[in-house]
Amino acid sequence: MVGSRLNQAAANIDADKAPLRFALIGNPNCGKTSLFNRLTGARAKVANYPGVTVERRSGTISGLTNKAELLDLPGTYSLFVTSPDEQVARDFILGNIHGEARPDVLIAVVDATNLRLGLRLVMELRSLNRPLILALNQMDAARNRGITIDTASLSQDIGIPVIETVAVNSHGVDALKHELDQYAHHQAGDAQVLTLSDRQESVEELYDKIESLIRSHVIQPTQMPRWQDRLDQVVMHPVLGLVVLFSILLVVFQAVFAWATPVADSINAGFGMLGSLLTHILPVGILRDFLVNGIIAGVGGVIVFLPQIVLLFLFILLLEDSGYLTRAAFLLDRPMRGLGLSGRSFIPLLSSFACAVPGIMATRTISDPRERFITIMVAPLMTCSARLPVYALIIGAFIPRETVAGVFNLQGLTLFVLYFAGVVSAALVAWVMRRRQTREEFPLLLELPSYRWPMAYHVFIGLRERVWIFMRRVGTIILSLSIILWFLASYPGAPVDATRSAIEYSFAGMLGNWMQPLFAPLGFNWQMCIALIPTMGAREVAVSALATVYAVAGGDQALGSALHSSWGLPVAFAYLAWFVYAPQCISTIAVVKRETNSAKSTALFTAYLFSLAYFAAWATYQISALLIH
Ligand SMILES: Nc1nc2c(ncn2[C@@H]2O[C@H](COP(=O)(O)OP(=O)(O)OP(=O)(O)O)[C@@H](O)[C@H]2O)c(=O)[nH]1
Ligand SMILES: [Mg+2]
Repeated sequence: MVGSRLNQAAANIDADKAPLRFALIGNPNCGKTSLFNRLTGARAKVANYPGVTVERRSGTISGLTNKAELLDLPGTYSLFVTSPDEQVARDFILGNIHGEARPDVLIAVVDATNLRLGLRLVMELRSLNRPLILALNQMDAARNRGITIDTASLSQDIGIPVIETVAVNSHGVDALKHELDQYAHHQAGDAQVLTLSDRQESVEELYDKIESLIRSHVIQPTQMPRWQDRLDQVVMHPVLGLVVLFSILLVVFQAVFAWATPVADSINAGFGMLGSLLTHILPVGILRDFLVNGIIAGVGGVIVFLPQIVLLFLFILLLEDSGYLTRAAFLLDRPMRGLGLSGRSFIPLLSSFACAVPGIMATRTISDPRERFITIMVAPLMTCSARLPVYALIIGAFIPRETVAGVFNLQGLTLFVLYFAGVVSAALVAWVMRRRQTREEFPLLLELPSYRWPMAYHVFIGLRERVWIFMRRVGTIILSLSIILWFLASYPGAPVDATRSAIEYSFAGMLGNWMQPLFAPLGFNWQMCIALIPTMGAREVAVSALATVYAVAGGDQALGSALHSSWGLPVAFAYLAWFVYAPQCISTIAVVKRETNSAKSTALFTAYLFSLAYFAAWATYQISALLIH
């Protein structure tokens, strides 16, 4: 009570002051962002692998007597940094960032199941002589593992407040807020300039100190739970582990096709009904044409693939939240080193399966510049979710719904092959680009999270985010590109004495016919060429563009059967091959430019991927035309 009245008084006095700034700092994956979300009510991305937050993020802490700002920083192991994102965290703490005030109070977040690494950073932070609070997070997991920590004596020993928290269920968050409130009026006073040379202890002294802290205040169980150890022996075994990984992925792709089809079919039927309804009630003319051939064919054609995207991400989120994905990163660390990459590239490459843009941004966690460059170059070869609608459309139209070897559905298998082709190509490209001379290797500093049941809440938040991203793309870029394309495909109209279909006289038709000779060796017709252009804005638009082009051309049949009757299998394969490689995405090219800061690298990136796409599509077309008659 007294405290809160004091704070009230402080609030009145400090009303015109800038808000107090708190910053969360801690090892990767210790739960900083979860805590940030709890304290501010935000919904930033949380994931069970390190390196999720690569840029700072700020918010207002709710429920304090004074307005206070909170910064969420990228994870860091030490103030003596090695990678660019660790640099960001350090610069923020030291106030080295231009135009950004130094945080007033540091909240060191430590994963209680990983005290050693966490305390190392805490001790470094402590030697800065700044207001510091320790949030001992993941206390639930620590308790489950039989770790007991005497927080009161630990706090006394290191001389800073220690608060136990469980960021996933708010436990201890109120206590933490209460502690933060105490700082609201102790802020001013220390204007000393901080430098890292303030650190007095040697590294050995530091480690000794940490060991003694752990000996005095922590009771550790002798080992990890038995079943987790056993599971890890299989899952991280160099051979068995790969078998497990491949089997999981195979099941995922099977399910994406098998389970999504019923929902996708009903969405499709819904749009079909809407289309024929409009065709019946509206008079023949431009409005009807625009709604049916422009909007419904274009946007509806893409939305149909939402169930597949949801399913794919559902699986990824489940794997991620269970703690499996971090193990996959470890498993792939060794094979990836042979390619000039490492387990560090795994996370950025994995995010590229959603979208290459955040994937390429996540390469900031890679400290070796050469490895980072290679990772950026190959990231778009991971099949992003924008390609899924294109693949699904063409597979649905050309690959029969058959079961092979009793269990595998052929469509799911084809999808798996396409994803696999991207990964294998990335491995080859990385292998070609890898540095010749061997250098000191940067150790992979991932912490293995313990296995746990995925939490419905996390999975729900993650899925909602993916659905929202997809629907926003549909409502903005895909809708606008569909409208533009419809216009280009409808005007100018055919002359009275037209001998060919109307669309061939339109702007789009002219463009398609003009491009076609360039793509003739790949088997592409002029309709496919038209679709390639708006696809630079978003790959899904290939679907709506084809839908619009074929709808405008007067087809009444479903898009799949229209493609089936006019393409032929070799052409379909060639088109798929093109999409495995082509950097058909301006946002990706822009982010490569931003992250490499080099026009030359960006040009190299674009040119090599387009060449690869052209060659792959050409070879696929020629070979399959020979094999299939
Ligand atoms: N059991 C348990 N899990 C937690 C707790 N806090 C966070 N987690 C989980 O730990 C994982 C990492 O959480 P994040 O908040 O993304 O961690 P971070 O420190 O921001 O990670 P980076 O941004 O990658 O450095 C997520 O799977 C969280 O759900 C906790 O108190 N208990
Ligand atoms: Mg984070």
